[in-house]
Amino acid sequence: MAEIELRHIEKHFGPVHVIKDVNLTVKDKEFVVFLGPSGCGKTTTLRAIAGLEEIDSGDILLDGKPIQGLRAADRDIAFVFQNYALYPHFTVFENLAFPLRAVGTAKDVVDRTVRSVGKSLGILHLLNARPSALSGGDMQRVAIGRALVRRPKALLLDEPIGSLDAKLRETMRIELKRLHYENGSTSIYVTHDQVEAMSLADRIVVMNDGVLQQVGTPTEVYLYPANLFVAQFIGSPVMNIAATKVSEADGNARIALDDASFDLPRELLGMLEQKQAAPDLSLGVRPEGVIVSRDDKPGYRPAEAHIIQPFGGFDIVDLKFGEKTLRARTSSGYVDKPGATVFARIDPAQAHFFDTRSGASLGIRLGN
Ligand SMILES: Nc1ncnc2c1ncn2[C@@H]1O[C@H](COP(=O)(O)OP(=O)(O)OP(=O)(O)O)[C@@H](O)[C@H]1O
Repeated sequence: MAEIELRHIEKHFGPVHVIKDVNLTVKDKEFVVFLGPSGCGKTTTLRAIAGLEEIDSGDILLDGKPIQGLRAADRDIAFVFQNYALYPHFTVFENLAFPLRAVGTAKDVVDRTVRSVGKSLGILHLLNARPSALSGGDMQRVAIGRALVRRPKALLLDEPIGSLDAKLRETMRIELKRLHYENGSTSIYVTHDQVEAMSLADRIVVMNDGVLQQVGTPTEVYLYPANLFVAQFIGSPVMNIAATKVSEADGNARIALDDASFDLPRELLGMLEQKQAAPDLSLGVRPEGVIVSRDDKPGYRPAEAHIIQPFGGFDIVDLKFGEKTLRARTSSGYVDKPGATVFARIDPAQAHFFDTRSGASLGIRLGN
């Protein structure tokens, strides 16, 4: 059992307010990813949990007991750094054995545990090598192994694969997922890479400027972003966002984006009224929510195709509705060349509405 709870955590570095009233419960065996731009406070929060950084106020609890008074070494929490932090003069075996030997573990138990962890990480053949002879991926495997040998209550990982090349990052991501599946230790993982976050996390904690913006499963944060920041931080290419005015026209809710307009179901009007929506509204729609047709159909608006980015399995096409550009996702080659006239509509089920001033989602969900 290892549940981590953060209650009203605050932290300043001099005048800089780095963590602002952070509250979070990471459940036993859960894999939680802190995701956010550089400097948003992810690492500081992680280091505070490990005991590597003091907090100004608040409580950090492990299985219900406050631990902020304990030294890092006494918290039973392991930390994996981006730069591996291996002992260069030790072999891989000695690096893996170090945390066990430090607490006087019997030699046969050390041997058995190191071999078992080495096997699960695929580094048994490297046990006699020194870190300088290893690839980046293998060094990080050793660093993760060293964190796991003492079976800590929780595992904290700070951008552990951030310095590896893209292909190796993908391999390591899958290995980390498998390791967590097999070991099930409560894990918190810091990254600014949304693909890593989406693929690894049971829940993602999106942070910005020291504030938790949203906590949810990868699907929840993608489909139901809580605010404009999350909407634009998650998803690639980014969600289209445009200031909009909504009015009633021809029995529909008509949304105007500069000189373009689209019709959505009438029920939107009632929903906006019920939410007492502010006049400054923003529409958000991901590229896959902009439905493109080569033929003119009822409810579709003419557009001129502009930039086309082929991604192999699909294309991302910039569509110009007068001055307004919306990015759409189409099947590969569907729009044959820039300058072509096509027709498009917005899928109501994929339309998001935000209060432009506060950035908060209005939580409106329309049917198809
Ligand atoms: N020891 C320190 N002294 C002063 N300021 C610090 C210290 N450590 C971090 N900061 C500042 O605190 C803020 C948050 O840093 P933190 O490293 O937690 O962010 P992060 O989200 O992990 O970013 P990154 O991905 O770049 O590491 C930044 O403005 C950073 O410059």
